[in-house]
Amino acid sequence: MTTTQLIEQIHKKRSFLCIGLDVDLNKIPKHLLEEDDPIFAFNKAIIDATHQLCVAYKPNTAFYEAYGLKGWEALEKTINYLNTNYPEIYTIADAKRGDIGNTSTMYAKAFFEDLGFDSVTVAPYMGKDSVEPFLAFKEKHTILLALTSNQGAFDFQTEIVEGKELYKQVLETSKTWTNSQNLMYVVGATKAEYLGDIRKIIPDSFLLVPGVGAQGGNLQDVCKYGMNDQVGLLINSSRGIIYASQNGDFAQASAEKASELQRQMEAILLQ
Ligand SMILES: O=C(O)c1cc(=O)[nH]c(=O)n1[C@@H]1O[C@H](COP(=O)(O)O)[C@@H](O)[C@H]1O
Repeated sequence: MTTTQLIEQIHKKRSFLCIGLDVDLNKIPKHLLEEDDPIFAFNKAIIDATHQLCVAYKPNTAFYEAYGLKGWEALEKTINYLNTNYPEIYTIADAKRGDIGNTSTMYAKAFFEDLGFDSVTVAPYMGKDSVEPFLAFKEKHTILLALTSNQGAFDFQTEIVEGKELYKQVLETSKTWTNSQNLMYVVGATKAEYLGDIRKIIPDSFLLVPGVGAQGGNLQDVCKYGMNDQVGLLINSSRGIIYASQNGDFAQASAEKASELQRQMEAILLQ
């Protein structure tokens, strides 16, 4: 999906919500464990109940890799289900990859070509030749970790390197890479006060913003400092939506949580 198509969907649905499909078998309703593929059964129910309220889904691959082959199959079924039934949905493989060039090309093939995701999250630590292989894919986005939501973001990302915070170096340098128009960036919702500075460096880029809900980030603050003329935000919530209930009504309960966020987003868009 192109950025223009994503923006169209945001305006159509009056939502820039991304729902994180971080499926933990210890947290899903017990009756689903009797299904052949409990992870996919859970995802399918959540997607069917929430797809009109969000523009994107983000399965974090760790939650699938942890269950071995069965987990990877559930990931494959989930992305196929989305691409077949809801092609208007933007999809993010949250895999946080990045390696030497030829290896990055294989990661990119895995997520863009084999699985068919629109985007993948990538760590910038190995630099230009580890990220450009992802950027070479047309109509696919590479979502680079810039300033993350966790406490450890202060270990390296905010350290001053040659007179500037490292995350600012990442933003500025990555803009010079080949096909940088295919970049988006991760900025944690818990770091909303940094968004003003970030927007000075990358005014037009889309930001994936995780950390509302379970991690305590504030939607209003993120929008105040991070929104641009094209909206420019995908705000993710995972646990806060998908684990709204552990009973038979779990899908409806997740839709109610998603709807709460969508209504707040709609109000902001209409301001
Ligand atoms: O890349 C991410 O999506 C990500 C970056 C970041 O800085 N912080 C962060 O929480 N995430 C991911 O976003 C999701 C947040 O989940 P919840 O805290 O349950 O909403 C998880 O899949 C995290 O791995």
